[in-house]
Amino acid sequence: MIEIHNIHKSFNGKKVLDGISGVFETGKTNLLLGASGTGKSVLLKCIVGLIKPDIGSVTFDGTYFTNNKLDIRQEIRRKIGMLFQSSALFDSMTVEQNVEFPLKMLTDMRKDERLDRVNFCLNRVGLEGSNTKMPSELSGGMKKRVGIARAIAPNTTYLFCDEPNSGLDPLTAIKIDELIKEITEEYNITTIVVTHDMNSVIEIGDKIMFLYEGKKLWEGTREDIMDSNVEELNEFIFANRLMRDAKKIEEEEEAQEHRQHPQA
Ligand SMILES: Nc1ncnc2c1ncn2[C@@H]1O[C@H](COP(=O)(O)OP(=O)(O)OP(=O)(O)O)[C@@H](O)[C@H]1O
Repeated sequence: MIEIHNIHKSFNGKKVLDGISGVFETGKTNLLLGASGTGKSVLLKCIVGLIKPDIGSVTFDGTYFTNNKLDIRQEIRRKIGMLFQSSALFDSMTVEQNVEFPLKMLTDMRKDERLDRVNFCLNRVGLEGSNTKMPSELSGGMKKRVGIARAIAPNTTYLFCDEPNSGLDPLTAIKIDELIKEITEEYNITTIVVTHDMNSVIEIGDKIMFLYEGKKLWEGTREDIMDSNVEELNEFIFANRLMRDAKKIEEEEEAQEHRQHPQA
């Protein structure tokens, strides 16, 4: 479980995060949702320690991270896997070398153990036998899969994904979302996904935190997001025509149910 408490961050006097607190649960896909420029990526960077918050703190499974001693922060960092928007694979390395990289950096595994682990992870993301391929030979969806394999290779406890399905076609995007959710549940990882994609909300949003102009305006599950009465969230959700149609159908069904069973 990751807890954040009262995170504030400004750049050159401009407030980007304005006192955000919350809990990201273990074994769940926690979404940071919001429009462009609302501070999602800055919050993610504050959580992983790439940006230092001006005020506020982050704890990982009860261990204080922000401002703690370097060795404790390093210990936590070793348990963090990151999946970047661009996949950020090393272009000059094969798929196998990319996935092996964090094992070389972060563990004292022998070569044969590392290769076993690489093959296990590639198998898990559906890329068995792709070891010798170069990133330039891969589709966007395959690159994300390699990125996921690399992120989970060192038995990751915490997984952070920054817009994992950006640049993918809708079907591949859903598959990548599903893979992230499956892996989160299977290995009991605490996963945080930054997104502004309503499809991701519906597919994988176990827990959603909605950010607006640097503040947390709403949090809840994908089951209750459609019934929120937060105006800014509703504007965000129903900017998407499909979501408006889905809401209309739901309301019509409820009205019909009420006509048939007025006492219910
Ligand atoms: N290092 C920085 N220096 C100055 N301003 C920054 C820095 N990083 C982010 N910002 C500003 O903080 C604000 C929030 O940026 P952030 O990248 O967190 O938005 P976001 O919600 O992730 O948006 P998007 O969905 O477009 O990625 C933006 O106005 C951005 O310009």
